[in-house]
Amino acid sequence: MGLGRGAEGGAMEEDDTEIQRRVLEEAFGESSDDDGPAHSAADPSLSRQPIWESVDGIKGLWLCRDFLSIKQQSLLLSAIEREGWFSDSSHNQAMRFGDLPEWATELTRLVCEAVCLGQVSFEASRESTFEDQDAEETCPLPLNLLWREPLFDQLIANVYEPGEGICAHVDLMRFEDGIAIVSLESACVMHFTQSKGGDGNAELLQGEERIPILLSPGSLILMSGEARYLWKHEINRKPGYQLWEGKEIYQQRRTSVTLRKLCKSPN
Ligand SMILES: O=C(O)CCC(=O)C(=O)O
Ligand SMILES: [Fe+2]
Repeated sequence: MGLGRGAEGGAMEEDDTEIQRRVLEEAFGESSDDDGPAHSAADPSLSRQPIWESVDGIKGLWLCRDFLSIKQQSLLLSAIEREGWFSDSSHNQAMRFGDLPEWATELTRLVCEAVCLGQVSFEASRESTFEDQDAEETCPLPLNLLWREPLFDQLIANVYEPGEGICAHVDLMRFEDGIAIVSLESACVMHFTQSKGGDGNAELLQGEERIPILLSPGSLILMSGEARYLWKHEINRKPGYQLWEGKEIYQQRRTSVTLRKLCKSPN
């Protein structure tokens, strides 16, 4: 189930800059220098207000199902493909630190806007009223994280072939709080289990809660606080494991982009 995910891709090709810019304009409807609204007239489906769902039982875990339109998803995939990270099929992971590719900076801006402009939807089962809930329960990302500069400075792109996944883990402590994962192509179920010391052991302890989240293409999840530090997340795509509402999910290739912020070094 665990993949050898650690390959470092090469630097972005210089002559791709123009293509990248065009792809970005098409993907997101405006140049990345523009401070205008992310949800552009170039794609009317984007004028919808993003809806954020909190995940019952996991504080700090938020899901935005329709974060990217179909068009944005395919153009984001094109931008990733143009990086050439996965042209060799033996590579299934690429990481970038510091200055991110333009498309990732644009994606970061869209995350920020989705948090600012999105509407929070509470499950009917929740009993507390909006007034009863503290900021952690009403904002998909705490404001101190949302306004940090940069919001993210590290990305991992992962490609999963059918049957491949990632073992239960808490992301490394070298990364700050506030992690975003964008899903593309095939849907998958990500399971969250409470971390008992964050040792990466995927065995289910007796009585341990195991909460499934469906990551559909174009969705975004944000993890902060308890979701980031006290819960492990995993994807098991072996046959028989990708069950959602009692049905096995048809698996194709899945690509994900994880955005994080490195902790400042102690020096
Ligand atoms: O691919 C995903 O959705 C999750 C990736 C992940 O958890 C990680 O790289 O730490
Ligand atoms: Fe992770």
